[in-house]
Amino acid sequence: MSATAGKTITCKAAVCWGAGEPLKIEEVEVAPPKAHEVRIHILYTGICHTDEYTRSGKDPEGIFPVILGHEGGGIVESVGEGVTSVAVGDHAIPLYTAECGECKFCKSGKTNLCGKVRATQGRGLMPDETVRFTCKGKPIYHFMGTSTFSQYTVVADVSVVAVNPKASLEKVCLLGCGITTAWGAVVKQPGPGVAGCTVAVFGCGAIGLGVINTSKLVGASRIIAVDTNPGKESWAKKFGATDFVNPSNLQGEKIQDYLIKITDGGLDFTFDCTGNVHVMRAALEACHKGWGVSTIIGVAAAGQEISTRPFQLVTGRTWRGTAFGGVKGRTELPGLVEDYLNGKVKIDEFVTHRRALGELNDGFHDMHTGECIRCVVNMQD
Ligand SMILES: NC(=O)C1=CN([C@@H]2O[C@H](COP(=O)(O)OP(=O)(O)OC[C@H]3O[C@@H](n4cnc5c(N)ncnc54)[C@H](OP(=O)(O)O)[C@@H]3O)[C@@H](O)[C@H]2O)C=CC1
Ligand SMILES: N[C@@H](CCC(=O)N[C@@H](CSC=O)C(=O)NCC(=O)O)C(=O)O
Ligand SMILES: [Zn+2]
Ligand SMILES: [Zn+2]
Repeated sequence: MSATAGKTITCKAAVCWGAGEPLKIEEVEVAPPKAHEVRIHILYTGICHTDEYTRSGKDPEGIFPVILGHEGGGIVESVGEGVTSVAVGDHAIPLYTAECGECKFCKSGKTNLCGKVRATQGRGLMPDETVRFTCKGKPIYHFMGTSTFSQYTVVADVSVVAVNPKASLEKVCLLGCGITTAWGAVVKQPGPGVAGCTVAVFGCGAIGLGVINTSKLVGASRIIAVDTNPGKESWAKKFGATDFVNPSNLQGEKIQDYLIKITDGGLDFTFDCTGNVHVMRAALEACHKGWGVSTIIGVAAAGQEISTRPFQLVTGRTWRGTAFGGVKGRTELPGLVEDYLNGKVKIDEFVTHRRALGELNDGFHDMHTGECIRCVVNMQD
């Protein structure tokens, strides 16, 4: 048992006090875990565009003040009553997509979306409808059930998985969201899968590059990367793209028309990794008539809607989406960590920036420069 078990811990965290405001490094109090909860000492966290989406105020579920962050890695400090799946000292990754194994969703075998804690998670609360964070006497909301921008966080036991301690938490924290999402979006594609097929990936950030890389890994025959940022061409090629297209250079021709032209009728699989609803439409319409499948990964802001001519679907294209790549975190993340240790899954190559906790706002700025694939924050600095 750790010396801090059962006690409130005072530590540093980045608090977002209101929509659109920068994060403020504050001293926060983190209450001990209650039954079926786990307190984790967070050592590293990535910054994902979804953190920025919520910080900016575009997320309809955004609730403030809040401690953001959902791509973390740390060590279990203490556990509440009834916790059996992780133990003090385990290296752990918090999961924004819980896996209880017992709910209708988990038992369906059809989805990774678990129903056990989603409702309270979406309201910034722990499953008992209270919070574990306070700052300056005020309650602070949790985010995505993880809040990894705090040196200590409390999560539900269904929202955490222990992983091999041989893997550096500085790297495998990124399996908490981006890399896993991209991997799953390709590997868990229903039907015969992506092997031997043609693929177009719209948006070459961490998610798009992960999709490109996994498509190469599973043997896609042609992988066309599409991005408006010319700087992304070398990145896309490094991760396995066979072609790069910048839609801004098409002199008015629609990207979907261009792709259909150069692929003899369209792609077998396309992926939106931008969160832009117009790009989502282009990605769907770039699919081959009769069988093309387009997957939405990007998160679009509140009020945004997708549209296309229904004829696009009538004529055999499929529009689908995926959260956390369809991956069941508690069951599958330990295997992905092993794949990383065995060199089958790339992680190191995604890390372009490193920041200290006190520089978290700079990390958000890095993301906007278009040069940052992933920034990893050392929570101890
Ligand atoms: N479904 C899920 O479970 C998850 C979803 N996400 C979402 O996935 C999306 C991508 O994340 P991430 O890779 O980190 O984001 P990035 O912003 O790093 O990558 C997006 C890329 O798309 C480019 N882009 C912007 N507009 C266009 C356009 N019109 N056509 C082609 N490319 C364009 C951007 O260029 P530039 O840099 O110049 O803007 C950038 O290179 C986000 O919306 C994020 O919230 C993330 C994790 C999990
Ligand atoms: N709160 C947003 C929804 C944001 C969203 O779609 N989140 C993804 C993960 S994005 C990770 O970086 C997700 O898992 N969605 C499934 C879910 O249950 O939230 C909104 O309301 O628009
Ligand atoms: Zn994310
Ligand atoms: Zn469940």
